Amino acid sequence: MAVVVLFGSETGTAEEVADKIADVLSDHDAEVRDMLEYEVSDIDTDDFHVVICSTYGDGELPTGAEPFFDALVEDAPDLAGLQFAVFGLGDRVYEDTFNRGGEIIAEKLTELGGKQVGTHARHDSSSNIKPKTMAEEWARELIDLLP
Ligand SMILES: Cc1cc2nc3c(=O)[nH]c(=O)nc-3n(C[C@H](O)[C@H](O)[C@H](O)COP(=O)(O)O)c2cc1C
Repeated sequence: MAVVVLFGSETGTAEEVADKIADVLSDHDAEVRDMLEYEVSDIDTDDFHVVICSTYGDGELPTGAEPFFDALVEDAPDLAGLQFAVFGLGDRVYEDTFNRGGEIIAEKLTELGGKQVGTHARHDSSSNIKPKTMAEEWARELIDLLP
């Protein structure tokens, strides 16, 4: 089993988080991939997917996640057997839509048959916790849950 660390971003924070998580999971053959260059057909349900996704607009996906998400909707692949974890990014300033981006992806992967594992992380840009610091701690906890 390999680990795919898949990020969807608007301004690059999710990519930094993905790199940090891949560092922590380096003993697990972790590979960072950008959703902009990841096809639905690239999904191997034997691989563990760590999904990092920010939130934009009014609780929407960032530009970098949209084509992949649209392809998931269009192709509706059977993702039975897929295990994934989600680290979302957002800002509490947006009270009603806080961290919706990661949630939207998690809901879709679950609907298609995937199983979410571990705590759903929700980073808050308004907090004084740095995204990479939170990601490092979260990924360390995730190690124990990897198959
Ligand atoms: C124009 C704009 C709209 C945003 N909308 C939301 C939102 O609706 N909900 C939320 O939780 N965060 C929202 N955010 C916060 C971002 O998701 C957050 O800053 C995140 O860390 C950015 O990650 P990225 O650089 O990977 O895109 C918004 C930020 C901007 C600049």
